[in-house]
Amino acid sequence: MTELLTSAQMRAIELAEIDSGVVTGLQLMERAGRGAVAAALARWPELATGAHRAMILCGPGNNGGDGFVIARRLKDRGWDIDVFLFGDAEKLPPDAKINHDLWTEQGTVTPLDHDAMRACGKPDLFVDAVFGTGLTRPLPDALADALDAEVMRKWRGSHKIRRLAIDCPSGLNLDTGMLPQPDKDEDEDALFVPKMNCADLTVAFHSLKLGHKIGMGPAVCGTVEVVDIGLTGEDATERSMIGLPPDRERVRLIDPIFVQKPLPTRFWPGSCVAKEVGGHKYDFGHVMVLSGGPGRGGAGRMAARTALRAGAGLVTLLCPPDALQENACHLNAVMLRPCADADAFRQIADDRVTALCLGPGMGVGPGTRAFVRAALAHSGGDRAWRETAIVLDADALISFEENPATLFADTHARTVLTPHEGEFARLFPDLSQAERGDLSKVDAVRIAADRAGCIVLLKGVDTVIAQPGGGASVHSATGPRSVPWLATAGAGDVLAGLIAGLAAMPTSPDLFCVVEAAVWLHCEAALQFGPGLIAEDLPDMLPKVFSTLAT
Ligand SMILES: NC(=O)C1=CN([C@@H]2O[C@H](COP(=O)(O)OP(=O)(O)OC[C@H]3O[C@@H](n4cnc5c(N)ncnc54)[C@H](OP(=O)(O)O)[C@@H]3O)[C@@H](O)[C@H]2O)[C@@H](O)CC1
Ligand SMILES: [K+]
Repeated sequence: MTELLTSAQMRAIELAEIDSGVVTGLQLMERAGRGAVAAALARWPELATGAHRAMILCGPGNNGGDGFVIARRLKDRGWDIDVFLFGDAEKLPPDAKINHDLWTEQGTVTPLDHDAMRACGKPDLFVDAVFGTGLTRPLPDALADALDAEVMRKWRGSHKIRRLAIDCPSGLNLDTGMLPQPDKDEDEDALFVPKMNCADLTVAFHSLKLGHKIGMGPAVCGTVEVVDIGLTGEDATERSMIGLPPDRERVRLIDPIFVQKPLPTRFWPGSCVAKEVGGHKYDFGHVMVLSGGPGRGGAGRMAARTALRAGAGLVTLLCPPDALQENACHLNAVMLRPCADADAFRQIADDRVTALCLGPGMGVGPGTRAFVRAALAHSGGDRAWRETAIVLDADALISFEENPATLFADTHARTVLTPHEGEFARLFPDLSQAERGDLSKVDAVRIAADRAGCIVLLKGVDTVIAQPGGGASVHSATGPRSVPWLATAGAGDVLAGLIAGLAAMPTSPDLFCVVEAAVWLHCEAALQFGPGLIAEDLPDMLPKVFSTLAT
C-alpha cells in the first residue's frame, strides 16, 4: 500500500527532516531535479544520448527551483536549454534563488511570455516546473494559455514534444485532484472551455500525493513516477500496512504495494480470501441477500452469487413470496426463501447469519426502510464471533433520501454504505460533487462516514472508502488498472455481494480492510476478463482471480 499525502503532510515531512539537520532544503532540491532528469531519460531513452533541446518553465516557488536544477543538469549533458520564469527572480525562496543564480552562470532566464516561447526552437522535452504543492489559486490566464494542452498540440505539430511535469502539471491541486479555473462572468459561461495542462510523465517526490490519484489527476498527470529524495526520518515511512486498520490522517492507495515495493498478493489481498482448512459450511459464514419482487430479482441474484463465489459458506436469497418461482428458476447453489416483510425477516435471520446485503433491486419505499431497520438491528447473539456485517446499496440508500438521519441513527461500525455519486448526493446533499467545492472527494467521504457512523464507500474511477475517525483509502481504476468496461449495469450489485461474502467469513480481517480488498478484487476481475464484460461475468471470474493470489 502506498500513502497518498496532502501537500501539508509532504511539507511537514520535509520540514521535520530539514529541522533535524539530516538534510538541507538545497540538497533535497538537487536530488529532486536530478531524480526528475533520471526519470525522464529512463522514460525516453532516445534522449539519454546526444544533445537535445529542452524548454523549462519555472515558477516563483521551490517547484521553480527544481526547474533550475534540471536546466543545469541537462546543460551539463550538452543540451540547448530555454528557461522561462513566471515571477520575480528577486523574490524566489532562498533555495530556488540559489539554483536560479547557479543557472544564470550557464544560461539566460527570460520572463515567461507566450510569444517568446513560441519564437524558440521546438523542444524535445518540455518541463513544467511552475507550481507543485504550493498552488493556492487558479492559474493566471496567460499561464493557463501557455500550458494548455490544446495550444501545445497545435504548436508541436509533427514535432515530438515530451511533456514532463515536476510534482504535477501546474494548475492541478494536489489535495483535491481538481483544476481550479478562474471565475468567469456569467455571460461568458456558455463559451467557457476549461484549460487543461497535461503531462506525459509526472515526477513526484518521496510519495504520491492525493491529487495524483483522485479527480482529474490521473487524466492530466500521465504516468506518475515517484522519485526517492532520501527522506529517511521516522515520519517519512508508511504508517500503516495494508491489511491493518488505516491511519487516521494519511490516506492510502489500495494496491499490493508497501513502501513502494510490490507486496506478494498472498499477503494481500490473498489473506482476505483465504479459508482455513476443514470446517463446516456454517464455519465460513452465512450471507443473506434481500431481493426485489417479480421481474426485479436479477440484481439480488448477482449479489448473492458473488457472495457465494467470494467464499461464504452459505448464501440465502430472501424474496417476496410472489417472486419465489422466478428466483427458483435461476438459482441452484444459492438457497432461496420467501420473506414477505420485516417481521418475517426477523424470524428467518437467525444468529448464524454473519452478513446481510440489502438494496439491489429491492425497490424504494417504506417496505425497504423497514427491512433496513430490521437488518441493522440484527444481532449475532451470544454465539457470534462478531456482529453481523450489513452492506447497504442502491434502493436501501435511496429509500432514506427524505430523511437520511433516520438511517444514520441505526447504522453502526459493522455497516457499509456503497453509494455511487448519485446515491451519495441523495444521502449527503451538502457533500455532493456539485456542492463540495474545494473539499476533496476524500474529505467529503470522511465527513459522510463520521455523520453516518459507519464505513462509506463512494464508487467511481477513483473509489474512496472512509470510516469514522478519518481512516480513508483510494482505489484508482486508472493507468494499468483502467477498466472502462466495468461501468456496466449491475457491477455495483456485484460489489455489494462481494463485500458481504468476504465479510461473512470468520477469517475475514477488520471490515475496512475487507471493503478495500473487495474493491481491488472487483476491479481485478474486470481487468482479467477484459472488454465485453457484463456484470454476470464478474462473480464467475473470481475463482481465476483467486488462483492468481497464491504467489
Ligand atoms: N520544500 C522542499 O524541501 C522541497 C520542495 N520541492 C519542490 O517544491 C515544491 C513546493 O514548493 P513551494 O512550497 O514553494 O510551492 P510551489 O508549488 O513552488 O509554488 C509556490 C509559489 O507559487 C505561488 N502561487 C501559487 N499558486 C499560484 C497561482 N495560481 N498563481 C500565481 N502564483 C501562485 C505562491 O505564491 P503565494 O500563494 O504565496 O502568493 C508561491 O510563490 C514541490 O512541489 C517540489 O517541486 C522539491 O525541491 C523537494 C524539496
Ligand atoms: K509543476
